[in-house]
Amino acid sequence: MADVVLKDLNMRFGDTQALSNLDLAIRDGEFVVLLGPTGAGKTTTLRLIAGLERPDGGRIEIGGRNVAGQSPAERDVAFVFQQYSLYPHMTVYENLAFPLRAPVRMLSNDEIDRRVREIAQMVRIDHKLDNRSTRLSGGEMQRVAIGRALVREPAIYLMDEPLSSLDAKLRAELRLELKRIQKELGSTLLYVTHDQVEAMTMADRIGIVAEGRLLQVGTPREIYGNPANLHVAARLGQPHINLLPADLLPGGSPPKGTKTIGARTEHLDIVVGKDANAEVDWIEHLGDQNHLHIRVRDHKLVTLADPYLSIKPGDRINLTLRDPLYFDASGQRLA
Ligand SMILES: Nc1ncnc2c1ncn2[C@@H]1O[C@H](COP(=O)(O)OP(=O)(O)OP(=O)(O)O)[C@@H](O)[C@H]1O
Repeated sequence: MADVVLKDLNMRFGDTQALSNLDLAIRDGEFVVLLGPTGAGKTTTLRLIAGLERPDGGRIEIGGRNVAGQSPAERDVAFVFQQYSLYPHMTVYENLAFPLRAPVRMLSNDEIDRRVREIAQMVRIDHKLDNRSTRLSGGEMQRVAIGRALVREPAIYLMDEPLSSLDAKLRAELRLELKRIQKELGSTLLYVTHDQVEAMTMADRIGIVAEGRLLQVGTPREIYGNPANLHVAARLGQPHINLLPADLLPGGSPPKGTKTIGARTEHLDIVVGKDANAEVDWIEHLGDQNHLHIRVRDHKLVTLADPYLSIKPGDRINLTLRDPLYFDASGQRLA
């Protein structure tokens, strides 16, 4: 495994500036997630590291070496794509063994067999080793695709939304497993997604990207609790953070220059019935939790509410702020 350093990367496709001055240092053994909307430049970043594209400017170092002149094979990376890309005519076993059979590796059949079985067990596909890879469910195919990357020990694993084609239950399962395996192997992993839950649960550090720029890098806790600007604040949190004018609600102490207040559920105190300044519009029942839609003058807010909170549409409530986030007119975070 190795550290990977991206310095001032730039990439343009025709009129589209896909990446602008991107700097990122991924430490050896670190799980970094790039989180951003579609078209943000996430896949382009992975393709540049893998050597599938050449940057217009900047430098990529893997394990301290500049890889500019190196082919994808020489760079020693393993790529997992969104769509399982298995060899359909091969069994699961052969798919897993394939990357180990390259002549340069000079591994004995016993070594290959040991490694294949070890990884198959890790990704929980060991009971299907003799199956044709086409005779598998979507989740199983994706396990094999991930296993086929993990069977090697490259400098870095690059994963492009590897779980996005799976159903929610399987995604949640594989998310946990992938994190466990990465820890076990001590792998360096750069993972791309637009799913905030994946980013929050798996990453050692998250990089928030938008329009080809890296806006902030930090631990999930830092990115969630200490966002640098409105854009980053809006990427995380369910329901979405409420962006309110500075004078809408009492509570908090907005610093000079505050234009917008960012209020998530934990920044809103609700008291039913007393000194009402807001009204419950409607309640979305999601089972384990409720989304409370609230109206304050002509502004609408959404917050999480305890399912046992005795409240109904039309009820008047008192809403106050508790240590919310403050942003200036340009969207930058204030203290
Ligand atoms: N080969 C290409 N030719 C032209 N434009 C491209 C090419 N590859 C990427 N782009 C453009 O570069 C920008 C960044 O694309 P990229 O695929 O890196 O985004 P992304 O963040 O991975 O998005 P998604 O989540 O949809 O995969 C987009 O505007 C995209 O249309």
